[in-house]
Amino acid sequence: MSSPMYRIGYALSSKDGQRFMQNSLINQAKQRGIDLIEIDPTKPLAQQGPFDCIIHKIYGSDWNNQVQQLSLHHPNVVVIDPPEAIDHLHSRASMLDVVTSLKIPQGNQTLGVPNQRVLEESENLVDSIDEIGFKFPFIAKQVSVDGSAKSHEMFLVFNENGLKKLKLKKPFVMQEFVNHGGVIFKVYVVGDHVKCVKRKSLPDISEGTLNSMAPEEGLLLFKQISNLIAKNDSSEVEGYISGVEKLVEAAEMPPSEFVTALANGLREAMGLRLFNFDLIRDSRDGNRYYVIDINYFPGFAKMPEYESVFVDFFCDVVEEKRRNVELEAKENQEVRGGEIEESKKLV
Ligand SMILES: Nc1ncnc2c1ncn2[C@@H]1O[C@H](COP(=O)(O)OP(=O)(O)OP(=O)(O)O)[C@@H](O)[C@H]1O
Ligand SMILES: O=P(O)(O)O[C@H]1[C@H](O)[C@H](O)[C@H](OP(=O)(O)O)[C@@H](OP(=O)(O)O)[C@@H]1O
Ligand SMILES: [Mg+2]
Ligand SMILES: [Mg+2]
Repeated sequence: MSSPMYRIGYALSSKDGQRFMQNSLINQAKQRGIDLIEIDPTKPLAQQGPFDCIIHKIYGSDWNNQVQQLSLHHPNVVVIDPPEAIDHLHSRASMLDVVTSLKIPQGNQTLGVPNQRVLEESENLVDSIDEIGFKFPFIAKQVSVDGSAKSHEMFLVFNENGLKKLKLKKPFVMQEFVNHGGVIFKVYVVGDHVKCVKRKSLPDISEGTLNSMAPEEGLLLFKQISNLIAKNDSSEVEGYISGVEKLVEAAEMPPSEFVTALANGLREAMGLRLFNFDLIRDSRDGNRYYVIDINYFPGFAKMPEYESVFVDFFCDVVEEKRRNVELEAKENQEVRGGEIEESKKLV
Protein backbone atom coordinates (compact mmCIF):
# COMPACT_ATOMS: atom_id res chain seq x y z
CA MET A 1 0.00 0.00 0.00
CA SER A 2 1.49 3.37 -1.00
CA SER A 3 2.27 5.79 1.83
CA PRO A 4 -0.28 8.62 2.45
CA MET A 5 0.12 11.57 0.09
CA TYR A 6 0.60 14.73 2.06
CA ARG A 7 -0.87 17.81 0.36
CA ILE A 8 1.30 20.91 0.37
CA GLY A 9 -0.26 23.97 -1.26
CA TYR A 10 1.90 26.70 -2.81
CA ALA A 11 0.83 30.27 -3.60
CA LEU A 12 3.44 32.06 -5.72
CA SER A 13 3.42 34.75 -8.41
CA SER A 14 3.67 33.38 -11.95
CA LYS A 15 7.33 34.51 -12.12
CA ASP A 16 8.25 32.86 -8.82
CA GLY A 17 6.13 29.78 -9.60
CA GLN A 18 7.86 29.21 -12.95
CA ARG A 19 11.29 29.54 -11.34
CA PHE A 20 10.62 27.53 -8.18
CA MET A 21 8.09 24.83 -9.17
CA GLN A 22 10.29 22.79 -11.48
CA ASN A 23 9.35 19.22 -12.50
CA SER A 24 12.47 17.97 -10.73
CA LEU A 25 11.07 19.29 -7.44
CA ILE A 26 7.51 18.08 -8.10
CA ASN A 27 8.70 14.56 -9.01
CA GLN A 28 11.14 14.21 -6.11
CA ALA A 29 8.38 15.34 -3.72
CA LYS A 30 5.92 12.81 -5.17
CA GLN A 31 8.43 10.01 -4.65
CA ARG A 32 8.47 10.94 -0.95
CA GLY A 33 4.66 11.04 -0.62
CA ILE A 34 4.29 14.81 -1.01
CA ASP A 35 1.76 16.29 -3.44
CA LEU A 36 2.58 19.91 -4.37
CA ILE A 37 -0.70 21.63 -5.24
CA GLU A 38 -0.95 25.07 -6.84
CA ILE A 39 -3.10 27.60 -4.99
CA ASP A 40 -4.77 30.30 -7.09
CA PRO A 41 -4.25 33.49 -5.02
CA THR A 42 -7.00 35.23 -7.05
CA LYS A 43 -9.58 32.75 -5.73
CA PRO A 44 -10.76 32.36 -2.08
CA LEU A 45 -8.15 30.28 -0.26
CA ALA A 46 -10.87 28.70 1.92
CA GLN A 47 -12.42 27.13 -1.19
CA GLN A 48 -9.12 25.48 -2.17
CA GLY A 49 -7.45 22.56 -0.42
CA PRO A 50 -7.57 20.70 1.89
CA PHE A 51 -3.88 21.10 2.67
CA ASP A 52 -1.54 19.70 5.31
CA CYS A 53 0.69 22.72 4.85
CA ILE A 54 0.97 25.80 2.67
CA ILE A 55 3.98 27.79 1.49
CA HIS A 56 3.38 31.23 0.01
CA LYS A 57 4.88 34.45 -1.29
CA ILE A 58 2.09 36.81 -2.30
CA TYR A 59 2.21 40.51 -1.42
CA GLY A 60 -0.80 42.40 -0.08
CA SER A 61 -3.18 42.63 2.87
CA ASP A 62 -6.00 40.68 1.18
CA TRP A 63 -3.82 37.62 0.84
CA ASN A 64 -2.51 38.05 4.39
CA ASN A 65 -6.09 38.15 5.72
CA GLN A 66 -6.99 34.98 3.84
CA VAL A 67 -4.01 33.14 5.34
CA GLN A 68 -4.84 34.38 8.83
CA GLN A 69 -8.45 33.20 8.40
CA LEU A 70 -7.18 29.79 7.25
CA SER A 71 -5.03 29.49 10.41
CA LEU A 72 -8.04 30.48 12.52
CA HIS A 73 -10.47 27.96 11.00
CA HIS A 74 -7.95 25.22 10.23
CA PRO A 75 -5.30 25.36 12.98
CA ASN A 76 -3.95 22.00 11.81
CA VAL A 77 -2.80 23.46 8.49
CA VAL A 78 0.89 24.38 8.88
CA VAL A 79 1.40 27.89 7.43
CA ILE A 80 4.96 28.53 6.25
CA ASP A 81 5.33 31.34 7.15
CA PRO A 82 2.95 33.53 9.18
CA PRO A 83 2.21 36.72 7.16
CA GLU A 84 2.78 39.00 10.14
CA ALA A 85 6.34 37.62 10.46
CA ILE A 86 7.00 38.04 6.72
CA ASP A 87 5.84 41.67 6.80
CA HIS A 88 8.90 42.68 8.86
CA LEU A 89 11.00 42.05 5.75
CA HIS A 90 8.85 44.28 3.53
CA SER A 91 10.46 47.45 4.89
CA ARG A 92 14.17 48.25 4.71
CA ALA A 93 13.59 50.70 7.54
CA SER A 94 13.09 47.83 10.02
CA MET A 95 14.41 44.80 8.11
CA LEU A 96 17.82 44.72 9.84
CA ASP A 97 16.63 45.56 13.38
CA VAL A 98 16.53 41.83 14.17
CA VAL A 99 20.28 41.56 13.47
CA THR A 100 21.30 44.14 16.03
CA SER A 101 19.39 42.33 18.78
CA LEU A 102 20.82 38.86 17.98
CA LYS A 103 22.79 37.05 20.65
CA ILE A 104 24.79 34.47 18.75
CA PRO A 105 27.84 32.59 19.99
CA GLN A 106 30.64 34.24 18.05
CA GLY A 107 34.17 32.96 17.74
CA ASN A 108 36.46 35.77 16.68
CA GLN A 109 33.80 37.19 14.39
CA THR A 110 31.81 40.34 15.18
CA LEU A 111 28.53 41.19 13.50
CA GLY A 112 26.70 44.43 12.75
CA VAL A 113 24.63 46.34 10.23
CA PRO A 114 25.75 49.44 8.30
CA ASN A 115 24.78 52.85 9.67
CA GLN A 116 21.53 53.90 8.07
CA ARG A 117 18.88 56.61 8.25
CA VAL A 118 15.36 56.67 6.84
CA LEU A 119 14.53 59.85 4.89
CA GLU A 120 11.20 60.91 3.44
CA GLU A 121 12.67 62.46 0.32
CA SER A 122 15.97 63.62 -1.04
CA GLU A 123 15.26 67.35 -1.16
CA ASN A 124 17.84 69.64 0.53
CA LEU A 125 19.89 66.65 1.61
CA VAL A 126 23.11 68.43 0.76
CA ASP A 127 22.45 70.98 3.50
CA SER A 128 21.79 68.32 6.12
CA ILE A 129 24.48 65.76 5.18
CA ASP A 130 26.88 67.13 7.84
CA GLU A 131 24.13 67.10 10.46
CA ILE A 132 23.33 63.47 9.54
CA GLY A 133 27.04 62.75 9.99
CA PHE A 134 27.26 60.24 7.16
CA LYS A 135 30.41 59.88 5.12
CA PHE A 136 30.33 59.23 1.37
CA PRO A 137 29.76 56.90 -0.35
CA PHE A 138 26.39 55.60 0.68
CA ILE A 139 23.59 53.66 -0.93
CA ALA A 140 20.04 54.98 -1.27
CA LYS A 141 17.49 52.12 -1.18
CA GLN A 142 13.72 52.55 -1.29
CA VAL A 143 12.10 51.54 2.00
CA SER A 144 9.34 49.44 0.48
CA VAL A 145 10.19 45.85 -0.56
CA ASP A 146 7.21 44.83 -2.69
CA GLY A 147 8.57 42.37 -5.26
CA SER A 148 8.66 44.99 -8.00
CA ALA A 149 11.79 45.52 -10.11
CA LYS A 150 11.64 49.14 -8.86
CA SER A 151 12.12 48.00 -5.25
CA HIS A 152 15.52 46.63 -6.27
CA GLU A 153 16.67 49.86 -7.98
CA MET A 154 19.10 51.75 -5.80
CA PHE A 155 21.71 54.48 -6.05
CA LEU A 156 25.36 54.56 -5.07
CA VAL A 157 25.97 58.19 -3.99
CA PHE A 158 29.66 59.09 -4.22
CA ASN A 159 29.67 62.82 -3.40
CA GLU A 160 27.61 65.98 -2.96
CA ASN A 161 27.08 66.31 -6.71
CA GLY A 162 25.56 62.86 -6.67
CA LEU A 163 23.38 63.90 -3.77
CA LYS A 164 22.12 66.90 -5.72
CA LYS A 165 21.16 64.61 -8.61
CA LEU A 166 19.37 62.13 -6.32
CA LYS A 167 15.65 62.71 -6.92
CA LEU A 168 13.69 60.37 -4.66
CA LYS A 169 10.14 61.20 -3.71
CA LYS A 170 9.25 58.15 -1.63
CA PRO A 171 10.78 57.18 1.73
CA PHE A 172 14.24 55.71 1.32
CA VAL A 173 17.03 54.35 3.45
CA MET A 174 20.44 56.01 3.27
CA GLN A 175 22.87 53.23 4.18
CA GLU A 176 26.61 53.76 4.55
CA PHE A 177 28.64 51.82 2.00
CA VAL A 178 30.97 49.29 3.63
CA ASN A 179 33.99 48.23 1.58
CA HIS A 180 33.76 44.43 1.42
CA GLY A 181 36.06 43.23 -1.35
CA GLY A 182 33.47 42.96 -4.14
CA VAL A 183 31.90 39.73 -2.82
CA ILE A 184 28.72 39.04 -0.92
CA PHE A 185 27.90 35.80 0.86
CA LYS A 186 24.30 34.89 0.17
CA VAL A 187 23.01 32.54 2.88
CA TYR A 188 19.90 30.54 2.02
CA VAL A 189 17.78 29.17 4.89
CA VAL A 190 15.19 26.40 4.38
CA GLY A 191 14.03 25.30 7.83
CA ASP A 192 17.14 23.88 9.52
CA HIS A 193 19.06 23.75 6.25
CA VAL A 194 21.63 26.54 5.68
CA LYS A 195 23.56 27.02 2.42
CA CYS A 196 26.11 29.83 1.88
CA VAL A 197 27.13 30.82 -1.66
CA LYS A 198 29.42 33.57 -3.02
CA ARG A 199 28.03 36.20 -5.39
CA LYS A 200 29.29 39.29 -7.24
CA SER A 201 29.01 42.56 -5.41
CA LEU A 202 30.05 46.22 -5.76
CA PRO A 203 33.83 46.73 -5.69
CA ASP A 204 35.57 48.64 -2.92
CA ILE A 205 35.61 52.43 -3.29
CA SER A 206 38.91 53.97 -2.17
CA GLU A 207 39.43 57.53 -1.00
CA GLY A 208 41.48 58.03 -4.15
CA THR A 209 38.56 56.92 -6.33
CA LEU A 210 36.20 59.22 -4.46
CA ASN A 211 38.53 62.23 -4.70
CA SER A 212 39.35 61.71 -8.37
CA MET A 213 35.72 61.22 -9.41
CA ALA A 214 34.41 63.70 -11.97
CA PRO A 215 31.28 65.57 -10.71
CA GLU A 216 29.02 63.96 -13.34
CA GLU A 217 30.01 60.57 -11.92
CA GLY A 218 28.52 61.31 -8.48
CA LEU A 219 25.57 58.93 -8.78
CA LEU A 220 25.26 55.33 -10.03
CA LEU A 221 21.89 53.62 -10.48
CA PHE A 222 22.07 49.83 -10.16
CA LYS A 223 19.97 46.81 -9.21
CA GLN A 224 20.45 43.23 -8.03
CA ILE A 225 24.20 43.17 -8.58
CA SER A 226 24.34 39.74 -6.94
CA ASN A 227 22.10 38.44 -9.70
CA LEU A 228 23.76 40.40 -12.48
CA ILE A 229 23.64 38.64 -15.81
CA ALA A 230 26.22 40.43 -17.94
CA LYS A 231 24.38 40.01 -21.23
CA ASN A 232 21.32 41.98 -20.27
CA ASP A 233 22.35 44.50 -17.64
CA SER A 234 23.51 48.06 -18.04
CA SER A 235 26.96 48.28 -19.56
CA GLU A 236 27.83 51.12 -17.15
CA VAL A 237 27.22 48.91 -14.12
CA GLU A 238 28.86 45.92 -15.82
CA GLY A 239 31.85 48.15 -16.58
CA TYR A 240 31.92 49.35 -12.97
CA ILE A 241 31.99 45.86 -11.49
CA SER A 242 34.08 44.21 -14.24
CA GLY A 243 36.87 42.15 -12.82
CA VAL A 244 34.92 41.36 -9.68
CA GLU A 245 34.54 37.73 -10.81
CA LYS A 246 38.16 37.04 -9.88
CA LEU A 247 37.53 38.46 -6.41
CA VAL A 248 34.50 36.21 -5.99
CA GLU A 249 36.47 33.14 -7.02
CA ALA A 250 39.38 33.98 -4.68
CA ALA A 251 37.24 34.98 -1.70
CA GLU A 252 37.41 32.75 1.36
CA MET A 253 34.04 31.60 2.73
CA PRO A 254 33.10 32.84 6.21
CA PRO A 255 33.45 30.25 9.03
CA SER A 256 30.54 27.79 8.63
CA GLU A 257 29.88 27.70 12.43
CA PHE A 258 29.44 31.49 12.39
CA VAL A 259 27.13 31.39 9.34
CA THR A 260 25.05 28.56 10.81
CA ALA A 261 24.75 30.26 14.21
CA LEU A 262 23.70 33.49 12.49
CA ALA A 263 21.16 31.68 10.27
CA ASN A 264 19.70 29.80 13.26
CA GLY A 265 19.56 33.01 15.28
CA LEU A 266 17.72 34.86 12.52
CA ARG A 267 15.30 31.97 11.94
CA GLU A 268 14.34 31.86 15.63
CA ALA A 269 14.24 35.65 16.09
CA MET A 270 12.16 36.32 12.94
CA GLY A 271 9.96 33.20 13.27
CA LEU A 272 10.60 32.50 9.59
CA ARG A 273 11.79 29.32 7.86
CA LEU A 274 12.20 30.35 4.20
CA PHE A 275 14.56 33.30 3.61
CA ASN A 276 18.08 34.31 2.68
CA PHE A 277 20.37 37.09 3.87
CA ASP A 278 23.31 38.97 2.38
CA LEU A 279 26.44 38.91 4.51
CA ILE A 280 29.51 41.04 3.72
CA ARG A 281 33.00 41.01 5.28
CA ASP A 282 34.64 44.34 6.14
CA SER A 283 37.70 44.88 3.91
CA ARG A 284 39.50 46.45 6.85
CA ASP A 285 38.85 43.60 9.29
CA GLY A 286 38.46 39.99 8.14
CA ASN A 287 36.54 39.12 11.32
CA ARG A 288 33.99 41.94 11.00
CA TYR A 289 30.76 41.03 9.20
CA TYR A 290 27.61 42.96 8.28
CA VAL A 291 24.16 41.78 7.29
CA ILE A 292 22.92 44.22 4.62
CA ASP A 293 19.73 42.58 3.33
CA ILE A 294 17.23 39.85 4.23
CA ASN A 295 14.85 38.42 1.58
CA TYR A 296 11.72 36.39 2.13
CA PHE A 297 11.34 33.34 -0.14
CA PRO A 298 14.18 34.37 -2.51
CA GLY A 299 15.35 32.56 -5.63
CA PHE A 300 15.76 29.16 -4.00
CA ALA A 301 15.96 27.40 -7.35
CA LYS A 302 19.44 28.91 -7.73
CA MET A 303 20.54 27.11 -4.57
CA PRO A 304 22.59 23.96 -5.26
CA GLU A 305 20.44 20.78 -4.77
CA TYR A 306 17.38 22.86 -3.91
CA GLU A 307 15.04 19.95 -4.75
CA SER A 308 16.40 17.54 -2.13
CA VAL A 309 16.69 20.35 0.42
CA PHE A 310 13.03 21.26 -0.03
CA VAL A 311 11.75 17.68 -0.10
CA ASP A 312 13.61 16.97 3.16
CA PHE A 313 12.12 20.18 4.57
CA PHE A 314 8.58 19.24 3.50
CA CYS A 315 9.01 15.78 5.05
CA ASP A 316 10.21 17.36 8.30
CA VAL A 317 7.14 19.63 8.32
CA VAL A 318 4.60 16.85 7.77
CA GLU A 319 6.39 14.58 10.26
CA GLU A 320 6.33 17.40 12.85
CA LYS A 321 2.63 17.89 12.14
CA ARG A 322 1.92 14.15 12.44
CA ARG A 323 3.70 14.07 15.81
CA ASN A 324 1.76 17.09 17.07
CA VAL A 325 -1.59 15.57 16.03
CA GLU A 326 -0.61 12.30 17.75
CA LEU A 327 0.42 14.14 20.92
CA GLU A 328 -2.82 16.14 20.97
CA ALA A 329 -4.89 12.96 20.56
CA LYS A 330 -2.97 11.35 23.43
CA GLU A 331 -3.52 14.38 25.66
CA ASN A 332 -7.24 14.47 24.81
CA GLN A 333 -7.46 10.76 25.61
CA GLU A 334 -5.82 11.33 29.00
CA VAL A 335 -8.23 14.19 29.74
CA ARG A 336 -11.21 12.02 28.77
CA GLY A 337 -9.77 9.17 30.87
CA GLY A 338 -9.46 11.52 33.82
CA GLU A 339 -13.03 12.78 33.38
CA ILE A 340 -14.35 9.17 33.31
CA GLU A 341 -12.43 8.40 36.53
CA GLU A 342 -13.92 11.54 38.14
CA SER A 343 -17.46 10.64 37.06
CA LYS A 344 -17.07 7.08 38.48
CA LYS A 345 -16.21 8.56 41.88
CA LEU A 346 -19.47 10.51 41.83
CA VAL A 347 -21.59 7.38 41.28
N1 LIG B 1 25.69 48.95 2.91
C1 LIG B 1 26.26 48.39 1.83
N2 LIG B 1 27.62 48.39 1.69
C2 LIG B 1 28.20 47.86 0.60
N3 LIG B 1 27.52 47.30 -0.43
C3 LIG B 1 26.17 47.28 -0.33
C4 LIG B 1 25.47 47.79 0.79
N4 LIG B 1 24.13 47.61 0.59
C5 LIG B 1 24.01 47.01 -0.62
N5 LIG B 1 25.22 46.81 -1.17
C6 LIG B 1 25.47 46.23 -2.50
O1 LIG B 1 24.28 46.41 -3.27
C7 LIG B 1 23.68 45.13 -3.60
C8 LIG B 1 22.17 45.23 -3.49
O2 LIG B 1 21.81 45.65 -2.16
P1 LIG B 1 20.61 44.86 -1.45
O3 LIG B 1 21.00 43.44 -1.32
O4 LIG B 1 20.25 45.63 -0.24
O5 LIG B 1 19.49 45.05 -2.57
P2 LIG B 1 18.27 44.07 -2.95
O6 LIG B 1 17.63 44.64 -4.15
O7 LIG B 1 17.43 43.83 -1.75
O8 LIG B 1 19.06 42.75 -3.36
P3 LIG B 1 18.48 41.23 -3.45
O9 LIG B 1 18.44 40.88 -4.87
O10 LIG B 1 19.49 40.45 -2.66
O11 LIG B 1 17.12 41.25 -2.77
C9 LIG B 1 24.26 44.17 -2.57
O12 LIG B 1 24.25 42.83 -3.10
C10 LIG B 1 25.69 44.72 -2.45
O13 LIG B 1 26.42 44.36 -3.61
O1 LIG C 1 10.18 39.44 -4.39
P1 LIG C 1 11.59 39.86 -4.61
O2 LIG C 1 11.83 40.55 -5.90
O3 LIG C 1 12.16 40.62 -3.44
O4 LIG C 1 12.42 38.50 -4.65
C1 LIG C 1 13.76 38.46 -5.13
C2 LIG C 1 14.70 38.50 -3.93
O5 LIG C 1 14.61 39.76 -3.30
C3 LIG C 1 16.12 38.29 -4.40
O6 LIG C 1 16.46 39.31 -5.28
C4 LIG C 1 16.22 36.96 -5.13
O7 LIG C 1 17.54 36.77 -5.60
P2 LIG C 1 18.53 35.88 -4.65
O8 LIG C 1 18.57 36.58 -3.32
O9 LIG C 1 19.84 35.94 -5.40
O10 LIG C 1 17.95 34.50 -4.59
C5 LIG C 1 15.31 36.94 -6.32
O11 LIG C 1 15.44 35.63 -6.87
P3 LIG C 1 15.28 35.38 -8.42
O12 LIG C 1 15.97 34.07 -8.66
O13 LIG C 1 13.80 35.31 -8.63
O14 LIG C 1 15.92 36.54 -9.11
C6 LIG C 1 13.88 37.15 -5.86
O15 LIG C 1 13.02 37.21 -7.00
MG1 LIG D 1 20.49 41.61 -1.44
MG1 LIG E 1 16.74 42.14 -0.99
